[in-house]
Amino acid sequence: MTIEVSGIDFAVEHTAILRDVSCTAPTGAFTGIIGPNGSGKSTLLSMIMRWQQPDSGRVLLDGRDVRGIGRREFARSVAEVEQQSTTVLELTVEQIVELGTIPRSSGWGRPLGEASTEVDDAIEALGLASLRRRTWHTLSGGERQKVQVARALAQRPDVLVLDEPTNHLDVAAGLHLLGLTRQLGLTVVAAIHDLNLAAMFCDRLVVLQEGAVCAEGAPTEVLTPDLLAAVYGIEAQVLVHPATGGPLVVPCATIDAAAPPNPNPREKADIR
Ligand SMILES: Nc1ncnc2c1ncn2[C@@H]1O[C@H](COP(=O)(O)OP(=O)(O)OP(=O)(O)O)[C@@H](O)[C@H]1O
Repeated sequence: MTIEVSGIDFAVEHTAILRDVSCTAPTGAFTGIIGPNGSGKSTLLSMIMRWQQPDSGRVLLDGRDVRGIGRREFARSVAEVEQQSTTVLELTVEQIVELGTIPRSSGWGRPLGEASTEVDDAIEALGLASLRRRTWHTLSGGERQKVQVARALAQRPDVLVLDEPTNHLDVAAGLHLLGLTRQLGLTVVAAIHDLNLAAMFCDRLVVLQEGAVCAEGAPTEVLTPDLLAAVYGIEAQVLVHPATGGPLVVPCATIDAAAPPNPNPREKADIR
């Protein structure tokens, strides 16, 4: 399924949050949304998920305006992992993952706790078997993040919308999670802060700056020293990643004159 964002404007109390945002997440591709803090990434994802309505413009799912799609049908197609997911109920890992199966179950569905391959597969994929009976409040930040991803996968969606999916995850867990989601072949839209993870896993990047799209394309096209200077205000080297052949961003210093100087300028000179 393809997501097309077309000319979205959104303001809060006369402050523009998104400005004429248009971009596409093609079917089966991993599209990363990058940009500095406050540039509008989460707000854009919330428009795709219909949590907020744009003042103008549309989000299309395979050509259909998402506002015209019923809740259940939408939930069968699109799953989301929010930046700071939480649960008010004291559920176990297994029960939370099982919540993901509700949109696809008929009638009232199975009683919670009954065997389900979607749940087993998702728990297995995220390496959560040993935590299956643990309750939410006992989990670490990274474990909670994995549980929310497992819940989204148990939904068996065509589209996965992820807001900072590697938040709280250690380096191995982050690589595993993005590798796993990529391998599933879903349409993925993910807001990602780590530019090197974005470069490794995304087919395309959409760059937001102050609520507007300032670049869109393959990581090699988008992640240039000039763009990093203009958007993030950093001086960076962009090398060739030895394993992937894609871009490898090495931040060297902030350009802001008021910022503290580079703590180790010799190291910068050693970068080739
Ligand atoms: N309801 C709101 N009222 C006022 N301002 C808002 C509201 N929602 C978002 N904003 C502002 O809109 C801007 C974009 O927020 P958003 O959360 O989309 O940014 P982001 O790119 O996801 O940031 P981060 O990388 O820090 O998570 C921010 O300046 C934020 O303060």
